[in-house]
Amino acid sequence: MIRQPIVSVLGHVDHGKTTLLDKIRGTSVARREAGAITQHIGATEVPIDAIYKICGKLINKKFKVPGLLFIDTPGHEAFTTLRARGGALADLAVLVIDINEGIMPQTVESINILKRYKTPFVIAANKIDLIYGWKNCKDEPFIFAIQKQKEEVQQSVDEKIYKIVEKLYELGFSADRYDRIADFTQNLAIIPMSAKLGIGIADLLLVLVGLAQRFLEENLKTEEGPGEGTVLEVKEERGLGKTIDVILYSGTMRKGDTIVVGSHDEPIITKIKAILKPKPLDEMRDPRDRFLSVDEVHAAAGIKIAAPNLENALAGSPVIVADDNLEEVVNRVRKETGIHIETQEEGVIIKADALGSLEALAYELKQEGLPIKMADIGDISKRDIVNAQTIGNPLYRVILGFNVKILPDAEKEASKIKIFTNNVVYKIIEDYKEWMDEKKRELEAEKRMEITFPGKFKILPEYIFRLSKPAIVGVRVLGGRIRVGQRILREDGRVVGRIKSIRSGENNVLEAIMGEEVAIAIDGVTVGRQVKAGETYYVDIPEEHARKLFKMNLSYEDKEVLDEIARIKRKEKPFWGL
Ligand SMILES: Nc1nc2c(ncn2[C@@H]2O[C@H](COP(=O)(O)OP(=O)(O)OP(=O)(O)O)[C@@H](O)[C@H]2O)c(=O)[nH]1
Repeated sequence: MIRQPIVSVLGHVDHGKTTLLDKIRGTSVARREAGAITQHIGATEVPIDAIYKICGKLINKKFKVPGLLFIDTPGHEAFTTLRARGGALADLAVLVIDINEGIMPQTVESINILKRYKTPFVIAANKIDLIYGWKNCKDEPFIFAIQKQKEEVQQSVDEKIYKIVEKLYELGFSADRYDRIADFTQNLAIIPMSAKLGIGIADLLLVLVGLAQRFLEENLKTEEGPGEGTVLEVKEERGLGKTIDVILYSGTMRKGDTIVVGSHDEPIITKIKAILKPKPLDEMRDPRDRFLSVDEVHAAAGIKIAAPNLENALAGSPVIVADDNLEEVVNRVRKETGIHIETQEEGVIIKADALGSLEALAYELKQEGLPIKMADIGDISKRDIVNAQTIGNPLYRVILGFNVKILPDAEKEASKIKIFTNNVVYKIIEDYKEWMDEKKRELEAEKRMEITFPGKFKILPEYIFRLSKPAIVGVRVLGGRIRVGQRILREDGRVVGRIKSIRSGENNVLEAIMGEEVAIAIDGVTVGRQVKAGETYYVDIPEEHARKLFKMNLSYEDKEVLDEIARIKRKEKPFWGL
């Protein structure tokens, strides 16, 4: 026996994942005739008879694959969360690309994930109906609809496809329009479609069953035996308590079976109280009465399991039936729920909602060469923030959260460090990198503050406020900057006085930069003796600082002032600063 392949839908935001799934679901959910589409928990099954019906003339042979099971939750976050035996739960994936927009950042991210999990996939080049001049052709297969289009429209479709083909080539794939592919092992199939109008749905289903039949037959052989599944979601249900929505991908699960479920802590060992499926729409008299209880279920299926002690069950973790091998199963679940992410002494803290998403984030960070200090599942807590505060390198003093919230008690502490959360990995990394650049600039600036920077100023004769103790004079900064605490260098090389304070308008400030006119108080000088009105002075730079400044990337003006200071200094010490 072969089971239905499990199919996931991924793609960039707004490219049409939900619309595609809705279309597939909507095609005949309401009709309960033979071969109609059936609703599972968290999944939609398109039985092979329904596919024959939808494809009509498009199919001229029989398949062994009994149908396709589409996971209802689209997006690559869901894909990475849904794992089986450490790999991807989905046997196949549909990558949706808006044909008019082409490959976007999340498309690339999805491709990387699919590559990493070695999941075969096809491309749904969606929204062809938006191509200028496209004639409706609702619910028709693409290959028939395209023949009804004008020559220019056909050309337009191909041009857009070739843009995608070129990009995919850069990403390491050879791709083509599906009806021009002879060898599906060598080429990635592109199915042009309109999820909205139902165009190309038939072609997509056909390519998917074809691929499954040809390349996955071995993987799809159902092992008769204890059921194995993946937790999609942990949900509270009225009258049932905490339940788990599960995709069963192997074997059989029965009411009364002992199951082992992954959790944050030790695996949960419990007994199945009820296996629930959605009630067909026309049998649902009371909307609260949504489920149908069954005694057993075979892979592949989407089911809800009610059992005691599921409070700590973890989305994305395994659910395995155990009989006399309980210990072995517990060990396996523990191992598959464990976090295996490489961490370093110095790095960032990452959090995610599930193991798969945590690994996806870790993977992308590794690609970027960014180290991880700690990786964990769950919302961002106060403890995470305390941990982040101990990170030495200020550039890594951050928490990156994928699909998680900041817990209320952490919210109060959140301002102490930087937190980036998003449900798109590339956004988290992009935002973090942007912040990092800014932070680097800030740190550079701070570092500059510690070094005495070149500065040049002139005492304005019309603003002599006090002659001494301290002398208070108005100055114009002619170049670089002057700072409180700096000593004053005269053109003859003598160092006199010390800037005690700087006043700009009504405010005391720490420094003044080129172009500013400020009043400064100078200790240890008397105007008319050590310093004179109308004369130009410099900041005295310690030689050690000058050496560093010569190596820094200074602005042209700063460099010029530094050179002037060096010239003064070198009259006495020819190699000053070198
Ligand atoms: N014209 C046209 N619009 C489409 C098609 N498919 C989807 N759309 C529209 O595109 C928008 C986004 O579609 P969704 O299905 O929500 O996209 P999604 O990829 O699921 O988006 P997220 O869930 O936000 O990631 C909606 O306004 C859809 O109506 C299509 O084939 N043709």
